[in-house]
Amino acid sequence: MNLFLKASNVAHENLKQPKKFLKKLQGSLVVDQEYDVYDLVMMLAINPSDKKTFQRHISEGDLVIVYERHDSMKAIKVQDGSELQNRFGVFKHSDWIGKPFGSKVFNQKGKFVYLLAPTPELWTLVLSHRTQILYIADISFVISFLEIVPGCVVLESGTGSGSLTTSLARAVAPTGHVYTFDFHEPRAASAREDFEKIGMSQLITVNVRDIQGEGFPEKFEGTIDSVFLDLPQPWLAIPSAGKMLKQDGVICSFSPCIEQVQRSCEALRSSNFTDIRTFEILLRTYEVRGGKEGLGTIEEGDFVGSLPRKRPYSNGHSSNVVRETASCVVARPCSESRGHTGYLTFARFCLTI
Ligand SMILES: C[S@@+](CC[C@H](N)C(=O)[O-])C[C@H]1O[C@@H](n2cnc3c(N)ncnc32)[C@H](O)[C@@H]1O
Repeated sequence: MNLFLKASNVAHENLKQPKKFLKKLQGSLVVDQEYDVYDLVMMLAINPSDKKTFQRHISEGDLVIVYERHDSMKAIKVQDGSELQNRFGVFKHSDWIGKPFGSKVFNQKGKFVYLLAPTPELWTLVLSHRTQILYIADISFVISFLEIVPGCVVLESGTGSGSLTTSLARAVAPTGHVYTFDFHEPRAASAREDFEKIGMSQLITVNVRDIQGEGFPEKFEGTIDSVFLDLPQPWLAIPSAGKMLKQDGVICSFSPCIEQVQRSCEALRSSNFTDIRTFEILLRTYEVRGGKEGLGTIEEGDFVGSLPRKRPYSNGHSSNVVRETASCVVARPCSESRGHTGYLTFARFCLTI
């Protein structure tokens, strides 16, 4: 475990240059452990369960994220003979095969798209919404505060559209597992298909079960590192979640309303949970623009900066029109920024011995 944690600290850029990384590993603390170098690199791959993804070259049958811009992308299965038709024209899949993930590919009209590997972060943006889903601000906080590391065993309910599940799975990979439960059979089946499609099915088991009514299966008692609940009445599932957790295990419950949070906190207190804390994660994104063209009217709330040697505007008033200032940069909070999604309540399972 330590081995992986150390390695993951240097992970991402190394993925782009695996040969250089392997050299770096030799002679470092990391290699003289029980894993061989191939295992290590597999662990660091974006999707460690999928050797194809690690190869980083697109093959027939691969799922790619076709990226036009941050708010326009879709998942496509590559099939020789198929075409993608979008607002830029026609792109032949056959031109993509053999190219590394991350390639910018052009069509006959000279228009381009990017072909990206399906990471959990991108998958969340392209998956089909069968339910409300968790987004990346909540997801990243959940993974961090549930203290999930490779090898953890995690219970989740409900599965919903599986938006959180893929991030949980990547966090526990390569030796951990996510058991996810939803009482809606077709939804569970669609989630299973999705996890298969993105090559994560070895890390995730989808079960059909009424968790509020029946609780989690007894076979997991005392063996679970973390539990995540996104249920309409989570307080009904909390006593069972407590039984499943190892001592010092952590639970998180996501609820859109504060009344649900209050009831969950009461249930947590009476089920041997401590360190109960609730968070609301608000994400603010910015549109950053600059360049030779005029930038329009500066609005209240904008941050205006200048690049070296040139002043972006002359007299400091907040409604100047900025033109002919190659050096000016404006950062404006995006109007479509997501506001309230829900409350995240965390607690730790601690027994008096
Ligand atoms: C909001 S969705 C979960 C979304 C998920 N967190 C995601 O990011 O995609 C809630 C899910 O809980 C399921 N659910 C509701 N009551 C349940 C119960 N008693 N047992 C199991 N699943 C339940 C619903 O079918 C639904 O799919």
